[in-house]
Parts: sequence; C-alpha cells; structure tokens
Amino acid sequence: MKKVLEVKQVSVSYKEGKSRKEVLKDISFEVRENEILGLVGESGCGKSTLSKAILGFVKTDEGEIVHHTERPQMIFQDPFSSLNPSKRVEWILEEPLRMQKIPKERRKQKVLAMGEKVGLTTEQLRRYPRELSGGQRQRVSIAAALIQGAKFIIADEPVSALDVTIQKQIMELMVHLQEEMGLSILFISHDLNVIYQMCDRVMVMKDGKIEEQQDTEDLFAHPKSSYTKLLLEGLPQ
Ligand SMILES: Nc1ncnc2c1ncn2[C@@H]1O[C@H](COP(=O)(O)OP(=O)(O)OP(=O)(O)O)[C@@H](O)[C@H]1O
Repeated sequence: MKKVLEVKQVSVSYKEGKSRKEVLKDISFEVRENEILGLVGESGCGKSTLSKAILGFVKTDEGEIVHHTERPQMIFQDPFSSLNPSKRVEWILEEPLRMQKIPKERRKQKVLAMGEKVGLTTEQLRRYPRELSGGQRQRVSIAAALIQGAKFIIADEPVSALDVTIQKQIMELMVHLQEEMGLSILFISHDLNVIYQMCDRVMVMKDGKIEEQQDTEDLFAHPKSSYTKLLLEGLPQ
C-alpha cells in the first residue's frame, strides 16, 4: 500500500512561561494513498497542532515527518477565515492558477469545471464569499484545495459549523470526490458519528497521544482502549 505521509515518533511542545508544555507525544502513523483517515479526539488534545506540524507551521522537538506527495492542502471549519472577502469566488479559485502562469482561457475552464465538480453554479462563482451560505462556502474551500491537483488534503473539522442536513451534503461531496479523484484525506473531527460515516480508518487521540488506530468498522465494533470505549458509550446506538 503506497503512502502519502509518514509521521514517525513526533513530539511537539509549546513554550509556557519558562518551561515547555508537551502537546504531541511520540505520535506515529501513516496516511495511505486513496483513503480517508479519521483523527478524533476531544478539544485541546492536539489535533490542530498535529496538522500544523504536518504543514511545517510548528517545529517538532523529536521525530520525523516524511511527505511522499506535495504538501497537503487544508480545508478548515470556518472557510471565512481562509477566503479573501474582497474577491469574487471565481477570482479566488483562479488565483493559484494565475501564479502558475496558466493562460486565461484555460484558467476560466478549470474554474468552471472545478465549480461544477463541487456543485457551484456559474452564478455562485461570480459572488463574494459573504454572499454564499456556509455550505456553499465550504464547497468553495474544497474547490480551492483541489484546483491545483492536490492528492492529499487535511480537513480540520470541515463540517462542524454546518447544520445537519448541510453537513450530510458536504460529507457526501467529500467522499464522492475522494473516490473519483483518488484523494487521501486526513479528516479531523471531534464527532464520532461524522468519523464513522466518512473514514476508512480512525485514530483516536487523547492528551497528545494516539490511543489506538484501527479500520473504522473494527474500531467501532471492538474498541481496544478504555478511552475509545468511553467515547463510544457517549454515542446513541
Ligand atoms: N500557539 C500555542 N501556544 C501555546 N499553547 C498552544 C498553542 N496552540 C495550542 N496550544 C495548546 O496546545 C494544546 C492542543 O491544542 P490544539 O489546538 O492542537 O488542540 P485541538 O485538539 O485541535 O483542539 P480543538 O478541537 O479545540 O481545536 C491545547 O492545550 C492548547 O491550549
């Protein structure tokens, strides 16, 4: 099985006064080609720090992070913060292509095609981010992540800010695109229901450590760690 990412015995700490607080402790896992790997854990357990470490935004104290593809593209919970408010959606999507000096006609075609893939109409592509609904904005950030041909995406709580029905649509879109485009997704969520519906494999994180990782069905049917059991007990049947 080919891998897109290997994280080997990684530890990360933040400065806290004169000492340092260890936030990630000896983390090891891999993301394989063509899979959705879930990362679940309570608020503050270190999920966002892990994605920052993968992107190289925080320094690791120990361990090694090996990329086998280009750096992943991110999708965030709140696309507002990542979308330029003063530009129309089509401009935002075109921007990385402009940087690559792709000719105008080709850029327009790519934006239209990507818009269609994520379910945005030509009319919606002409709007500003603030003129779209939360779900439509999340479609824009998915398109922005994919338009340069990324094969590996980190999605950090991408559906947590959405209502349940919209949540479902965005989840279905992501699974569909993952299958169609052969993507690898590291899917971060605190919501076990969402993880169950989306992911091929799951890692459970607690206090900066990976408690366990298993195929989704196995983890939900036969959790190994007492912490995972506790999390699952909190779920309606
Ligand atoms: N820049 C920073 N400096 C110091 N401490 C930080 C910094 N960023 C995060 N932390 C601390 O590191 C721990 C892990 O935070 P992190 O944001 O990675 O958790 P998380 O699991 O993503 O939480 P959430 O789901 O609430 O976003 C927390 O205790 C947090 O307070």
